[in-house]
Amino acid sequence: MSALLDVRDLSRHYGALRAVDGVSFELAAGDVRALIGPNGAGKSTLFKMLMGETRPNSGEVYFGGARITGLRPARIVRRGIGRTFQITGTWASMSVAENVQTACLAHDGRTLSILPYARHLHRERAEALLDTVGLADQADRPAAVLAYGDLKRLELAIALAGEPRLLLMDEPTAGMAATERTDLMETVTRIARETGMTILFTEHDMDVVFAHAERVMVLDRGALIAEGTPEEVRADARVREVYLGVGLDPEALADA
Ligand SMILES: Nc1ncnc2c1ncn2[C@@H]1O[C@H](COP(=O)(O)OP(=O)(O)OP(=O)(O)O)[C@@H](O)[C@H]1O
Repeated sequence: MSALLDVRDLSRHYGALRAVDGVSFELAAGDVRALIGPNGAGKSTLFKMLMGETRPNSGEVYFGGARITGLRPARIVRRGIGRTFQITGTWASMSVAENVQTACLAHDGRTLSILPYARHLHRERAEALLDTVGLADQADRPAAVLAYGDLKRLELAIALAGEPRLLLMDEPTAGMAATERTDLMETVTRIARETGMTILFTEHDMDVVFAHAERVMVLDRGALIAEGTPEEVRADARVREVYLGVGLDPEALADA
């Protein structure tokens, strides 16, 4: 089967700094892949290039067999790549359901300004998405009052409204309690399993990575230094060196 995402020799340099340096990998439909690496390894820069927010100096990105290198972000989103952010981008003054309805309208290419006249539009779709992420009972509450973990779920529902085939998640569990992390990642992996959506996520919590990723890629100083199952990556001498060197919990790599 051909790859859904095919990244070929992608590089982005800032002066002498090689933020991303000749990175190549493929993702197939339904893959759940983690991208890890110490601070400054190049994870965000790689995501930004995949979304069209940063232009690569060299290399190519193919999605669904078509070259998307250099396309603007909005066009890449329309091709089927979605993204969630470390900071939630919800509308505090709207209800939880309205936030998702707005995302559905945007996916339809309609303007947000019609929302006050169209509170019923996409209500059913929004409710289905909220059910998928476990927020059905919060639909009519203002987004402003949601607990942090629920905000991250709302953000996931908003991303799903765009019907992405590939969802890039930038530290999806940052700031969450341990049990909330597991719950959210179980929701994400269930959605991937049920819909065939592909997930690429960055994560600093090694417990989350080893419990929920099928495969893991490790970036260090812009270069991919390892790619494999959680067991393979955990046993990789270079990965251990990189992580032991920056003070991340070595226990997580040793025992997880
Ligand atoms: N616009 C920019 N101009 C100059 N340098 C940049 C720019 N964006 C990123 N960098 C540098 O590129 C390197 C990679 O940064 P990047 O944010 O991609 O790392 P990261 O792995 O996402 O880090 P973190 O885990 O801390 O988010 C860093 O050294 C960073 O300072």
